[in-house]
Amino acid sequence: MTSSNESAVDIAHVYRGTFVHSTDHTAVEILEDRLLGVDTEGKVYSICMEWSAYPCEGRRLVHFVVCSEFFMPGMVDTHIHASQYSYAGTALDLPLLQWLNTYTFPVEACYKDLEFARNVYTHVVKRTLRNGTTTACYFATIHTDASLLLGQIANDFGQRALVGKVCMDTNNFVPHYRETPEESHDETNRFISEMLKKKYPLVRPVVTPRFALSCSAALLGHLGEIAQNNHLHIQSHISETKEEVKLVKELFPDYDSYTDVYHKHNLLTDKTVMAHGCHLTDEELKLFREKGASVAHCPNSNISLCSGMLDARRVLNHKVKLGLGTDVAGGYSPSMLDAVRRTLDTSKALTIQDPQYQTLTFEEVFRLATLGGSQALSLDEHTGNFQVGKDFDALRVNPRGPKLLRSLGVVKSQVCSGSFFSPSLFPLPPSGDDRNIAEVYVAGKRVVPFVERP
Ligand SMILES: Nc1nc2[nH]cnc2c(=O)[nH]1
Repeated sequence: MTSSNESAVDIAHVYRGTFVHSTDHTAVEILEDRLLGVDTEGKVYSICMEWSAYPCEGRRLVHFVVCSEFFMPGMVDTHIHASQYSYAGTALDLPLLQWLNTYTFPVEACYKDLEFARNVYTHVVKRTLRNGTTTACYFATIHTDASLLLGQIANDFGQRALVGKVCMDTNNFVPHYRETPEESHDETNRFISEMLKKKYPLVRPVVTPRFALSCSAALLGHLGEIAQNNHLHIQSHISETKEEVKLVKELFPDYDSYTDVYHKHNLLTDKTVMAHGCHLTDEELKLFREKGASVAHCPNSNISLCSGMLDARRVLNHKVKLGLGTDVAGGYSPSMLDAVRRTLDTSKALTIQDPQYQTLTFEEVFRLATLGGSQALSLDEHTGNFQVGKDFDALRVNPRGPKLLRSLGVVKSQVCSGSFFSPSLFPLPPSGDDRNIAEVYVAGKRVVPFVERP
């Protein structure tokens, strides 16, 4: 039995059921038939096997829930463009840079219109929550007010989020969608101070240079300084395609590598998450490890745009923090279950190329989607698994959803038949979907099913 005795807050809920999560030592730990208490601050208070051993210690217990299904931690999307949700599915016929010029920049420019922004951002927050994304690291657009609105919507729906106002002062193809370095600097400061003033419990700003091809050295320098002065998270893209790597080399000839461009501008820290990284060299990964920066693996997008195949095993072998991202709309699915499947696909494709390749296991990918993601975003103090003291970010999974047994997928030498569900079955449905996610909790609060607001 484990419990936190530090605070004297009451126990809001005790859930009885099976809890499946990752720890630092085990990719998947299955805790069968346990009692998990959540205190009134939304934190896991205790996990134990028997009621008689439950450490109430004079605390009031408000609600007891018996669950025949199982709980897993909420999933962490380490890279998603909220502003690209409306055209997911377009990234199938063009390579990255042409796709950005054709679809992305013209549509992102529309977020000047706050009603347009409100509509899309409401849809994306609801859709990702319903699909089990309890934490999302969002790119918005260059528009400060619309980016603030995204923060407000995530807060209103109870999603944990990092929200970034995009910064870019270079755009030769769609020149009306860019800022001057001064505007970008001033608006980033305004965005951060307005976001921090709101005191949202679960939503924070993240400094967001789009990528080195869209930012002058002057702007990168400003942003590095802002992040450093405010101890903020940083997100960007890196080494997604070979063409991009080549252009960065031409634009920044005096730097050792693409990673060095960010590093020399103080943008590579232990709160940095860089999306893609398909073509990072070993030297660059060493620098990531040294600085504590992380990679967001976005396999759907990498394949859809034909950008490359990230060798996730190599990243893990370098002991670089790794999470998964949907990268909507480079990736066509906002579901983290899809990111799990695509991660397995990429790893298997690498194995087809080289039979000696050490394919990622399903259990490892489960960890990347949950605890790995929270570590990649440096939020693992608060979320990622059911460790006592962390926030209760959880999915109640109903494996008997509409797709029922077919959706169960990986079965660990157990049988599932009729109405009987063995909790020893490996639980995350590789071909399941949001219909298998019965409830979603963030920081102890049930956020799905949605409560309709007046
Ligand atoms: N996939 C993807 N890569 C980028 N690199 C710079 N901007 C983007 C973007 O919006 N999507």
